Amino acid sequence: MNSEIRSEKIQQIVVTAEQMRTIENRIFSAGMPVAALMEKVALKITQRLQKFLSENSITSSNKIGILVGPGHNGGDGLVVARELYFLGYPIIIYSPFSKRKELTEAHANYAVSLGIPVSSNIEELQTCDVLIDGLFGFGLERPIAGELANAIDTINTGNKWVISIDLPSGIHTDTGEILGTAIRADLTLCLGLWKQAFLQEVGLDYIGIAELIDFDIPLTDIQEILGKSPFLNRITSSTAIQTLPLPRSANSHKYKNGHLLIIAGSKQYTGAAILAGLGARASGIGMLSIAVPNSIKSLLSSTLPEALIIGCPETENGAILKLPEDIDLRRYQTIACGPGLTPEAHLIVETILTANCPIILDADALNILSKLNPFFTLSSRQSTTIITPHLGEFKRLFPELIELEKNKINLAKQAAELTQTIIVLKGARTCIATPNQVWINPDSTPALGRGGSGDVLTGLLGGLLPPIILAEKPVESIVNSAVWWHSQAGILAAKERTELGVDAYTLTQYLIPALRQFIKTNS
Ligand SMILES: NC(=O)C1=CN([C@@H]2O[C@H](COP(=O)(O)OP(=O)(O)OC[C@H]3O[C@@H](n4cnc5c(N)ncnc54)[C@H](O)[C@@H]3O)[C@@H](O)[C@H]2O)[C@@H](O)CC1
Ligand SMILES: [K+]
Repeated sequence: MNSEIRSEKIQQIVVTAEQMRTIENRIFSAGMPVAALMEKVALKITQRLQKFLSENSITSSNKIGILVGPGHNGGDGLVVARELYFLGYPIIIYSPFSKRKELTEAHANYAVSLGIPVSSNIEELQTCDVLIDGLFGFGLERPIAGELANAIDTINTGNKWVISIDLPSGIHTDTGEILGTAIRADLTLCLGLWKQAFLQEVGLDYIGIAELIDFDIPLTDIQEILGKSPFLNRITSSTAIQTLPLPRSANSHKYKNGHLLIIAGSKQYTGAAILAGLGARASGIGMLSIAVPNSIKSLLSSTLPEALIIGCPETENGAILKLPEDIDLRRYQTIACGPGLTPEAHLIVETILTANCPIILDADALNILSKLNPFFTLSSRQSTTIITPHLGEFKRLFPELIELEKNKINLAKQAAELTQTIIVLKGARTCIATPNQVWINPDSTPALGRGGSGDVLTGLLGGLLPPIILAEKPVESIVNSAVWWHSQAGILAAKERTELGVDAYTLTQYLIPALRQFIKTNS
């Protein structure tokens, strides 16, 4: 198989510790010697480390400390120690364990025979500039305690580069939770297949930059364990781009690209309607209508001249009271409703819930929905419903679920199953759950944690849906694309303007430049 195609497939896969162990055992039973695999993996880790060291101007005058645990994560650490030693780096090994697995023990003995110092006192690593963490990988089975926990806390307060092998030691492989304490890495080299911890939010501050080291696990072995259509998947750039309505057909026209109705804004939150409109603008939507309270109609018209602005009767406080009598909802392939509505706009949300076309509910529409028996209301809808809550909104919608389940991935999946909707549970690792599958967006930036950022996503997603619906394609994958695109815009904006410089308006201006990075054009 072409290595690009393999890499693409591998990047989508996510495993638990148990699945990883089962896959690993299949390889060993098929004849691959354990020691040979460890050697191969550790050599790949060493190659990546050499690049890291040279990028950070670390030379053979800098000392490298290797933290070695009792299992095969420690074994990987020892092979890396040996290779870096032969490359000329001064090495010291920290390993406060009296018992080690056989293969790890053999590598430890060889390191000692080479004259590499081994210590069980963390203070002796004070003179190191870089630490390689091979304490525990997916075999961590209980909280780290005692002297070892103190040593990890000492490492975390030091000012050294820390690179973790497979997982930062102390992180639960599946939930990402911190068991006792954990290494705070600058870079984590995940081995073979992405572990679930990398897609959870709890451990993100410990993982640092995450990279996958592929060591050629046969795809057939993976498929045998995970099945053809795994439950949990990572969104990748190429899967996200494939679904975008690009390239456009040469005889494209505005009605082929669909008509989106956004219902948003109030006198109090005018900007929400503008931001959703600008998000939709970047999607390439054929026709855009935006329903807002009458009093802000002219402002919207001047900001978004291409959109049809529908002025609605409003409440005393300037929230939308209802849609104009003459509006025909059958004209739209999608309705996106919610940003900036305020809770007073409940009548309009009730109306939209009865619409026959796909709808997206966000922000205030979700808060209004939370008072309308969400399980019953959502599961009774005939057409597609997409809801885009952050965790706070999710809690208001489904308090019963939150009491039973902490894991965000399972929460989203259960809500999707019970309501038969597409749930976009937003956060640092946004989860898109349908009743059958969960997709996670693995790359994002804390720069997006600002008011208005979600309004942009609602507009963007709203604009991407109509052409997909007109083409009668499944909508789930375009939801992944919208989430991916939105975060890529945030990443690019943060790169150019720092993480503090990505207000929601700026974000809208980065949507097209972000996409351009990935799209091959003829010009
Ligand atoms: N998946 C694969 O195919 C490969 C895995 N390799 C490495 O092997 C690792 C898994 O190896 P292991 O299964 O030996 O597991 P680990 O090396 O993660 O650790 C298991 C060892 O740690 C001990 N332990 C667990 N929790 C502890 C705690 N809180 N305090 C003290 N001791 C504790 C266990 O008793 C056991 O001895 C992977 O993370 C990876 O680094 C690679 O060598 C090669 C390929
Ligand atoms: K580790």
